[in-house]
Amino acid sequence: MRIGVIGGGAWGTALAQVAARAGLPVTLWAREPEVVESVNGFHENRHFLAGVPLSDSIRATVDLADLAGHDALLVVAPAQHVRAVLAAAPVGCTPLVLCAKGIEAGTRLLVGEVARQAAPEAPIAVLSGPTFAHEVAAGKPTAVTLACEDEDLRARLAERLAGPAFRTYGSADVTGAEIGGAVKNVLAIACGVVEGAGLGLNARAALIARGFAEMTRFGLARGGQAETLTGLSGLGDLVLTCSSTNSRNFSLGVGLGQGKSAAELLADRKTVAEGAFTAPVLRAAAAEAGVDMPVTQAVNALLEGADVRGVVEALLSRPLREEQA
Ligand SMILES: NC(=O)c1ccc[n+]([C@@H]2O[C@H](COP(=O)([O-])OP(=O)(O)OC[C@H]3O[C@@H](n4cnc5c(N)ncnc54)[C@H](O)[C@@H]3O)[C@@H](O)[C@H]2O)c1
Ligand SMILES: O=P(O)(O)OC[C@H](O)CO
Repeated sequence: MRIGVIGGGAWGTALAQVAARAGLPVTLWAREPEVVESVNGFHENRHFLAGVPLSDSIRATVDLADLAGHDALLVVAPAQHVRAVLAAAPVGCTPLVLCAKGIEAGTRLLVGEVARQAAPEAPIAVLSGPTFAHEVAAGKPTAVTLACEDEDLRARLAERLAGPAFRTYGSADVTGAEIGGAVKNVLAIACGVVEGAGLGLNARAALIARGFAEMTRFGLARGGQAETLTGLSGLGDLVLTCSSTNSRNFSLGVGLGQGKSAAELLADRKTVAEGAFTAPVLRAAAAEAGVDMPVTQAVNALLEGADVRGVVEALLSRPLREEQA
């Protein structure tokens, strides 16, 4: 099985290394010529994943046409760019494994739904879970959800991408897997705010639990399954991303909690904090679906410049409610 990877950021590079470790030849498409030079010349992505030696069976390219004839394509461009790269890539009926976490602005579509529009003949799978790229690339133990409706393809991909330290758990619930990954990025910003504003560990635990309730309400409304949301791609990834400044989303929240503006924090950023793009789309999608998402609303208010103290007071002073309502 020849694997193509679309996107030479930290995660695309780490996944290229996963595939190479599994013994598969890999072509890695990056839009930056300097990334291609670094991977081909030094077997390292010095721009997005510095310090991690890469397999010499990974060949990088700036030309999307070089992805023709592969057996599967891992799609690891940021969510807002997936449509454009798929439109330009030679996809045809090659299976796509979607690895970006987000919701497209404007259309409010999950990445899998975008891919179905952009590449209607391609079978779709989703790879998601608690996966800091540096840890995966370094070979530290990691487990992911590999979701695909086609049982045979799911089993084939799960088996070929797995390795001694990279466990793939199959699921037929593509929507549930995607919603966990998209929503947790917004909730991680909220947890970062708690850290940055010094609101304490009780507050962070409460936010994870109530945030998970939000994720579940939205996920069920969009057709995801509860078991997926409590799994690696939902609760698992939420806990990881809400716990560490290794997360770009959590770090963005820390800055907001310290009183910095989103514009200041996002200016000239080379790496992606998907939650900042997902938050407004998620708020709109939740309103459309009639789902109450107060933490998501609070994150949006903070991204739009609201004062941290006022937003926290507003969250805490909402009418009391039943926990399971
Ligand atoms: N880094 C992680 O640990 C990790 C883990 C799991 C999932 N993800 C997800 O993977 C996706 C990619 O994140 P990453 O961490 O690899 O990126 P990154 O932050 O390391 O790098 C940014 C990426 O965005 C790309 N990019 C910027 N503008 C673009 C454009 N106009 N068109 C196409 N690509 C463009 C860059 O080429 C680069 O590949 C995101 O959805 C992210 O949530 C990341
Ligand atoms: O750095 P973040 O916040 O984009 O999180 C990376 C991964 O999604 C964690 O699973």
